[in-house]
Amino acid sequence: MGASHSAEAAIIDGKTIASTIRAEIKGEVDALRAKHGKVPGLAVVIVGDRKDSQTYVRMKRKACEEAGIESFHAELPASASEAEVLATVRKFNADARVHGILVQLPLPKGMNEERVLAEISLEKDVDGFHPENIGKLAMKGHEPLFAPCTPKGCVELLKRNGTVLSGKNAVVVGRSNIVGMPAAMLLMKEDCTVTVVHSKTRDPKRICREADVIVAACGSAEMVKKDWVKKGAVIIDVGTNSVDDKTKKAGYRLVGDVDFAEVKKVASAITPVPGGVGPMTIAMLLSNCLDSGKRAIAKA
Ligand SMILES: Nc1nc(=O)c2c([nH]1)NC[C@@H]1CN(c3ccc(C(=O)N[C@@H](CCC(=O)O)C(=O)O)cc3)C=[N+]21
Repeated sequence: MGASHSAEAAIIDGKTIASTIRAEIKGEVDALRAKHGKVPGLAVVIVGDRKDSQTYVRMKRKACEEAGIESFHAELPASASEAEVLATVRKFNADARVHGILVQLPLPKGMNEERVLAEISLEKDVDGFHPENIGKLAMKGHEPLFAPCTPKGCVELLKRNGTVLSGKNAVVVGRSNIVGMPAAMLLMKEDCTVTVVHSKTRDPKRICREADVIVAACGSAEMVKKDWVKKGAVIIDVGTNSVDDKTKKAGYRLVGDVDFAEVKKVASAITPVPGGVGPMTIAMLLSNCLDSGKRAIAKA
């Protein structure tokens, strides 16, 4: 801890933090089972055979299993019609054992994602993508039933890292419905001064250099460079970009939206990819399922 020369950033270990959270969730699931003889259930709908989607879905199922959350699964071929997907969602809406429904995105081309997601009943929208949940996220005095998992995971990482958020300048890079925009809303709820930079922003580097906290969610490999980052800033990297790498067994490796090797020389703390936000997304999904299960089981 020599204060005289600058150390490299602390690595925020999302994998370990996520596994702590999953153990906490398992404890609560066990308590529900003991008290009510019921556990939360998550239904995952996957359409088509994208390899990355199958990997994520496999990880979600395994995480559910370990936490004692019952998992349901519907796999439809890429040729399935939108009507079939809607019917699958309705079936899970009506199933009392299911407390959360996740339709894995992206859906095959030609399918209307908005329409499919809008079919998920509000009480089971554990992804937090329903317009009413997003709307409440944006409003003072309102709490959504569910906050979207990835942004919630980012804030949880910051909190468990001990980063004080109130009054800090937070810059979110990217404005997607599922990460950038809701991340900005959540950070505002934590009393950050939030700026969102996006593809049309003039001089994003200048704006990022003012940030105490950067959430990088632009989907562009290693876009956030060392000279975008103020000394001592805390960096949350949401990116999962695969880049070809013949030296790897899989033929590719994952890199974030941040130039990790360089940025860690100036930041005070940074999340790695993999092992940062990704595992937290899954932990927050389980957390949302648990909350949903608790609400429904207490009512029953
Ligand atoms: N309805 C819906 N909800 C989602 O939450 C959703 C989705 N669709 N579509 C795709 C994205 C992506 N996503 C990830 C989840 C976990 C990791 C994760 O755990 N990644 C590991 C590495 C995994 C690997 O090695 O491939 C890590 O970062 O350490 C990454 C990405 C959820 N998504």
